[in-house]
Amino acid sequence: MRDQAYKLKMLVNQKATSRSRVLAITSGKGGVGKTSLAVNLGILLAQRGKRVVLFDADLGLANAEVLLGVTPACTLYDYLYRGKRVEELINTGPGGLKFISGGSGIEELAQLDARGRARLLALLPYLQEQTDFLLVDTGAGIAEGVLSFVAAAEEVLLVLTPEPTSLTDAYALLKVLHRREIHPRVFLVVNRAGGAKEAEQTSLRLRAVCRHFLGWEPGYLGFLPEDRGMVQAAKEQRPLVLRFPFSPIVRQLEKIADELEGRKTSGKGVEQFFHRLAQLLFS
Ligand SMILES: Nc1ncnc2c1ncn2[C@@H]1O[C@H](COP(=O)(O)OP(=O)(O)OP(=O)(O)O)[C@@H](O)[C@H]1O
Repeated sequence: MRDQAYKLKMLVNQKATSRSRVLAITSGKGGVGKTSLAVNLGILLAQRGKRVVLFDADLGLANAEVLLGVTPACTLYDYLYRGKRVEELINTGPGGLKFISGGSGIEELAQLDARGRARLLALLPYLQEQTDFLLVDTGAGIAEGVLSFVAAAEEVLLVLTPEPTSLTDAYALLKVLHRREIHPRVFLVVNRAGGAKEAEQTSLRLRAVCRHFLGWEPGYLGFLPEDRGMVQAAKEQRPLVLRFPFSPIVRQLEKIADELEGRKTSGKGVEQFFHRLAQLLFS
């Protein structure tokens, strides 16, 4: 373990000039649009010339590849255990979005042997050099497998809908993070909103509860309206931003991308992510 920590530190120091960011995209409740946001935001950022890698770390169904309409040639499991190279692990999807399919490799992460750990850490230099944004699509809820990714990321987009159950589950996630003294920068994205007003009210409600009970509150990043195009695009397995590029929902995605690009970060997102993930998983 000490050896690995040392190696990691060396890798981090070698690449101290990189400007990578890691955004975990998560939710308290399943099915609220986390993957739809991750895929479409990823493609938008890629269209703006950013080097984006989407890491599908959802233990459940591999939804990102379904939405992208791509069958990955290689998954994290193949990389960790079947000797595949990093270049093979990074699949290329539509719109210039690169992605890593976690597959069953995600389940293995907590039990990695020394070789597996070394393989995981060997991803760091590649991602540091080749990535402006690493988007991590986590599972939903407060299971350990989800929390590790959320806790390791510098920035977190918490997706919720105006439904009361989504709000309470989002609060449950924030409460767990707060209790464990895990403090990434959390921003709310309200999906499937009737409009800007409903989205703002939803976010205000959750933020007020957090302020009252936790003495801390997340920020608000933006909203996506309810849009049938999202369902249509999913059916056709073509990402919404490519299928309906001029729709109102894409305008809102653009605003979210603008907001994100305008925010200052440490620029060490990928290093920190690997460092914290290794601590959480291996210590
Ligand atoms: N703004 C929207 N308008 C209409 N439908 C939407 C919208 N956002 C997502 N959906 C639909 O909701 C469903 C769930 O979306 P998605 O798979 O992105 O959710 P998720 O939170 O990633 O789910 P999981 O918890 O299973 O990973 C999909 O059918 C998607 O097309």
